[in-house]
Amino acid sequence: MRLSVIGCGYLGAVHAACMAELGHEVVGIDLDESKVRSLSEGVAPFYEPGLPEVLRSALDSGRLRFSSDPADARGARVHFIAVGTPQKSGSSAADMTYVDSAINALIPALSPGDLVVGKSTVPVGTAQRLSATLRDAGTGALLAWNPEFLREGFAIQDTISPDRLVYGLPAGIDGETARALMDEVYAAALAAGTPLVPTDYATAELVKVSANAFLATKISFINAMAEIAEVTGADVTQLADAIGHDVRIGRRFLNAGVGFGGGCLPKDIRAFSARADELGVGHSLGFLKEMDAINLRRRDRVVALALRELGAEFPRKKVAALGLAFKPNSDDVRDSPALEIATRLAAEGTSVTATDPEALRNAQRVQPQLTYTASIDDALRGADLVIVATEWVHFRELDPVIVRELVTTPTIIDARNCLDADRWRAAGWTYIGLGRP
Ligand SMILES: NC(=O)C1=CN([C@@H]2O[C@H](COP(=O)(O)OP(=O)(O)OC[C@H]3O[C@@H](n4cnc5c(N)ncnc54)[C@H](O)[C@@H]3O)[C@@H](O)[C@H]2O)C=CC1
Ligand SMILES: O=C(O)[C@H]1O[C@H](OP(=O)(O)OP(=O)(O)OC[C@H]2O[C@@H](n3ccc(=O)[nH]c3=O)[C@H](O)[C@@H]2O)[C@H](O)[C@@H](O)[C@@H]1O
Repeated sequence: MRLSVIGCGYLGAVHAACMAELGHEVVGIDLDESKVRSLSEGVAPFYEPGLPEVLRSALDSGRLRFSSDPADARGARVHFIAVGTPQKSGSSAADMTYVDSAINALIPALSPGDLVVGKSTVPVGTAQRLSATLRDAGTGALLAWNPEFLREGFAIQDTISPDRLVYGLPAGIDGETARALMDEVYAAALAAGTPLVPTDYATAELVKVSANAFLATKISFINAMAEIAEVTGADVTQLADAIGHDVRIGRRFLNAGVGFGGGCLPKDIRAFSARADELGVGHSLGFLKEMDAINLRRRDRVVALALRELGAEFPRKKVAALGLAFKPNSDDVRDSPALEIATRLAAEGTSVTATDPEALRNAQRVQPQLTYTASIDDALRGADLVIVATEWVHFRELDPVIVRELVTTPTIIDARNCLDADRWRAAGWTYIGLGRP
């Protein structure tokens, strides 16, 4: 089937490449010409394990191409919308200008019988509004909403073999037509037994934001327990293991630390709350504001711990910041706790040297004033304090005995509780975890 994918960022580039790999003929469209150039040359414009290989293979097959001209969507039968929906500046709501302009630019390229499929994460009510836009423009095209649940770092696997597929469909016969096209797009996943939830627009939109709200709540819950552990001498990692043995609770997403960041969880819970306020049911999501606050307090906590450990001399002290990405296996620094902590400590006047296996370029772009190095050893050399804020395997596997030789003061804040505390202490380190004695 011929497909277009509008917006080729972390979501769209992966979706376009994977759909072509599955046998569809795909054109990926992005306004950013440098991204289009890079993708067309088979160079992934961001770090995502497995993407370069899938991109190369799909380009070589002749089934995948990229363009910066929305008119090139013409001829495709299904058009995926994968543009960004960031937080609006000065508000907690989602900025819908990219989605709206993508739809407006796509309209002239549509033919009757085409299907436009929204994948971007949007406020509930968006699909209804956009379907009216397509109708009023006389396109004869239908609209479906097909939220995306991929995780950065596992994006290829999550796209080819998703946990579930959700179709938000129009009512009646249009819904059946849209569903048949969607089934054709996702034939491989459906044949492999992927659970399918066909539903209405509003439910599909809400499934997406409620899934992210639930994940954010799980992380903030355990971080709230970390706050309690810090004043009682308890160990939040043991607590998480113990409650996680209950299969109704589950251990995943109960890793206490510096909390969630990235281009999705933080902005999605804020946009969800803002939308509930608009709908007059803000009270139903009041708890999400608390989840957000708990999350941000963890960043304050790490900055405060660092300043406490550095003492009054902190402006003359050197900090090694290990990690800049919002999580390992990604180069994404959007709302990254690790980058925020490094930036705040540098702004306090300490001398921070930051490193990350993949996120240096992105971090340099948004915080050019920080000192960066690609070498972990260079970051560590002469440090008075080491902070691990992204749990890359490169940092988890550091040998505390060897690292001790490099630093001036063997003190480490493990802001992701990802190190073996006993091993670091045995090597003579002052080890500080979050929510741990
Ligand atoms: N990053 C992720 O892991 C996931 C993201 N999402 C959602 O997917 C959407 C996209 O997210 P990301 O890919 O992370 O954002 P991104 O910022 O990496 O990519 C968005 C892309 O859209 C392009 N763009 C903007 N306006 C355009 C237009 N009118 N026409 C063509 N291209 C246009 C931009 O140049 C950019 O390359 C968001 O709504 C996000 O919440 C959903 C699930 C996973
Ligand atoms: O809507 C989205 O864009 C995506 O958002 C998240 O995916 P992602 O942002 O890639 O990353 P996660 O693995 O969910 O991690 C999010 C943040 O939570 C943090 N986290 C995660 C788990 C945990 O136990 N503790 C914790 O602090 C991570 O370090 C990271 O900063 C969801 O997991 C995806 O299902 C969803 O599609």
